[in-house]
Amino acid sequence: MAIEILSKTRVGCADGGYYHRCKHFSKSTGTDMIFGLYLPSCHGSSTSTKEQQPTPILFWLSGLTCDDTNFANKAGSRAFNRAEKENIAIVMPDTSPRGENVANVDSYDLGIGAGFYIDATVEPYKANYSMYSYITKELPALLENEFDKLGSCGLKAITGHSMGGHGALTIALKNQNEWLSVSAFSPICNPTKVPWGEKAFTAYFGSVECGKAHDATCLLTEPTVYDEILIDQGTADEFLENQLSTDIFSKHATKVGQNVTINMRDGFDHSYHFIAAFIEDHVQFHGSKLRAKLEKLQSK
Ligand SMILES: N[C@@H](CCC(=O)N[C@@H](CS)C(=O)NCC(=O)O)C(=O)O
Repeated sequence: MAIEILSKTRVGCADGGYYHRCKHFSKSTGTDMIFGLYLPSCHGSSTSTKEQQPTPILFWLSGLTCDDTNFANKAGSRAFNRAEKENIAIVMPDTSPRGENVANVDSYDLGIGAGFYIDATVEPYKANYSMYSYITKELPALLENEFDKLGSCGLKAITGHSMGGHGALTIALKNQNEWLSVSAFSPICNPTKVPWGEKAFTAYFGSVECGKAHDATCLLTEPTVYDEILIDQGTADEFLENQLSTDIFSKHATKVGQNVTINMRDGFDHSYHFIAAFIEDHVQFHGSKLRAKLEKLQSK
């Protein structure tokens, strides 16, 4: 097996699924990577008459300063309980490569913990910072191969928080044949126009201009395959005004004819308390679409 299971524990309820932490060598980043994985109890259980169908999967992309554990520890029980009801898995990748030889700076918004879900093109980041390839190609293939076709047949959805919300939106917009649905919590909607994105794109690409290829507002030029993009945003978010550009994205979506639901949640900030409060809605949002697609596949 290309994956080492570091830990595996039952979570949620007596007959629920299992939360794993998995380690593997990544060709994309040139480093070991660790990801979290919730597998619902239905995963791998065979149906007697038909060929085993893949379990659908929701990708969760975390934000700045996070690793593979923040989501599981701070929003996990609610997310996993809902995923169990929806019969879907959740994968929680790390936010960057890590290790002694990985380029880094003493800053929470660049380098380790701040991979921005792009493939860096300039030194010193180019060697390892390939989170875009990792999330879009390597990790889905690994999950399919190592976990009974997990997420195959287009049974993949994507969501995330802040930098991870930016990752979810941009990855879904750039790969519309690969993902069934997309949502985000407090996403960085227009990174080329705000300090977090300007700093990251200058370091990783050598210019903010190059970052337009990874900017959700720039990428949204026409209605997409997604009938609805779901966004939740706290009104008391300390980063709302200077970093997130929710209103710009919303107006832009209306202009190009893309349906976006933006729930402004009164009093919530940028923390995982906010995510925990609404994660079940997002898991259900994706779960209903993933299950509908699975039913369609099964009826063929
Ligand atoms: N005040 C934060 C700024 C970064 C931040 O708010 N990170 C968000 C994502 S952009 C987060 O989820 N942090 C980890 C956590 O709350 O567990 C810090 O310096 O740690």
